[in-house]
Amino acid sequence: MAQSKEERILNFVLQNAVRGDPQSVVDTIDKYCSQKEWAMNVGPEKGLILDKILEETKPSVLLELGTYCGYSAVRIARLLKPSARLLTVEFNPDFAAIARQMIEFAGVQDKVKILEGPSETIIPQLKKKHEVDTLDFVFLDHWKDRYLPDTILLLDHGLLRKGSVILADNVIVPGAPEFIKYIRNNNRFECTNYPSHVEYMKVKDAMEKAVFVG
Ligand SMILES: O=c1[nH]cnc2c(O)c(F)c(-c3ccc(F)cc3)cc12
Ligand SMILES: [Mg+2]
Repeated sequence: MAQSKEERILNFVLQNAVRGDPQSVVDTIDKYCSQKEWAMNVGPEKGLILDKILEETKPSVLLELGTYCGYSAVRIARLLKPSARLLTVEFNPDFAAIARQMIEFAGVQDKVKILEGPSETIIPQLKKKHEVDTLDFVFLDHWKDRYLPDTILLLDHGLLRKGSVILADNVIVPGAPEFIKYIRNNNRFECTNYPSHVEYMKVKDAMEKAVFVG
């Protein structure tokens, strides 16, 4: 069976990165995806914005929607304090299998738990099944049409507290106009836009930070 692009990315990491070194895993994925095959990782430019917001927020309980190959899960986990935990949701079982291996190779498996399935099913289970009280940080990087309904699910299930940070990738390309319209007009959120570019491209993109004011 022909290898998938995601398998090629994983194999390149297994052969070229340093086991147990998350930074080398991040750098090796970026090298492959900038030089050989484009892939929808948040990438180095938007990744630095993610890093900065994480270092400002210092979150303990995090949720990521859209694991893909595990690039941002490794990038996030490398900055977390030892007791912090990242739950990352991936709908595609093939991507989840790749990400599991990527996360283990990077040595961050103790901080990261992959939840396989649709976000709309998993979010309502977070409190009772995954022992979440509230979320300190949410990274939206899955499907643009789910950004708004999943944000509303987070609110409806009492998963946000005063100061919870939602960071959304791709608010220009592919774009999440309904999410942006809602979140910027909702006085329970304080929004900041971070202009950037689509990963590994010169095309303009941006991330949006929305802080829940309670
Ligand atoms: O579907 C996506 N989920 C999560 N993140 C994405 C992303 O960062 C992209 F750049 C893109 C993207 C795909 C094709 C393009 F031409 C431009 C951006 C898609 C996604
Ligand atoms: Mg993205």
